[in-house]
Amino acid sequence: MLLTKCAQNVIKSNFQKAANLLGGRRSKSGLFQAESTVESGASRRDWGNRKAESNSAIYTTTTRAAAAATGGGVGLCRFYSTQKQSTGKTRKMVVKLNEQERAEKLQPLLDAGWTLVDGRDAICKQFVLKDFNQAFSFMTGVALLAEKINHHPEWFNCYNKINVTLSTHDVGGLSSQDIRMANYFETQANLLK
Ligand SMILES: C[C@H](O)[C@H](O)[C@H]1CNC2=NC(N)=NC(=O)C2=N1
Repeated sequence: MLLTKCAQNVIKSNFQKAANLLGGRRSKSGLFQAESTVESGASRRDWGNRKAESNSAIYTTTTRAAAAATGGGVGLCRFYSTQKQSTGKTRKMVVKLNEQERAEKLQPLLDAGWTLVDGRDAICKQFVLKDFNQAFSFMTGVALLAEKINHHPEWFNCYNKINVTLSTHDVGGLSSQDIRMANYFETQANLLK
């Protein structure tokens, strides 16, 4: 359907008004983007200084139609919603554990031998397995879970020992993901006893 130049201008100006209402700002690429409040998990090497950037967008049918009508995207409003990771996975939004969750969910792990890391909101534990073979297969099992839930341990393996540290870099501290992973470590280790 060919839109007359006049119709295109009407859509474009209405779209511009809508984008302004949304508090959008024109990015250098000419695309409108709402202020991003999602902090993305930057690449592993600079997790310490995450940048407030988002790399995902949901285009509503309205904006898509408007974009099509105005020649493919100029002025297209980008709505930031979930965090699309560089891996293409959309990571479930996690938040740091609150005090009640720490009492209810973290304490049992501390009772099971996990300890708080000095200077970090993180927990750690050393697992001692029978030999390297058992240690590595143990790590392989955990690695599969890590990929499945998109949450990865910091670990060091030396022969039959595995030193594990858990924290959620995207939020700078402990989250439910760490609780889930620590409980998995415990379950798997108990199976070997
Ligand atoms: C890009 C990737 O999906 C994210 O960085 C994920 C990967 N695994 C992760 N693992 C941990 N421990 N913390 C994170 O914040 C995290 N974020």
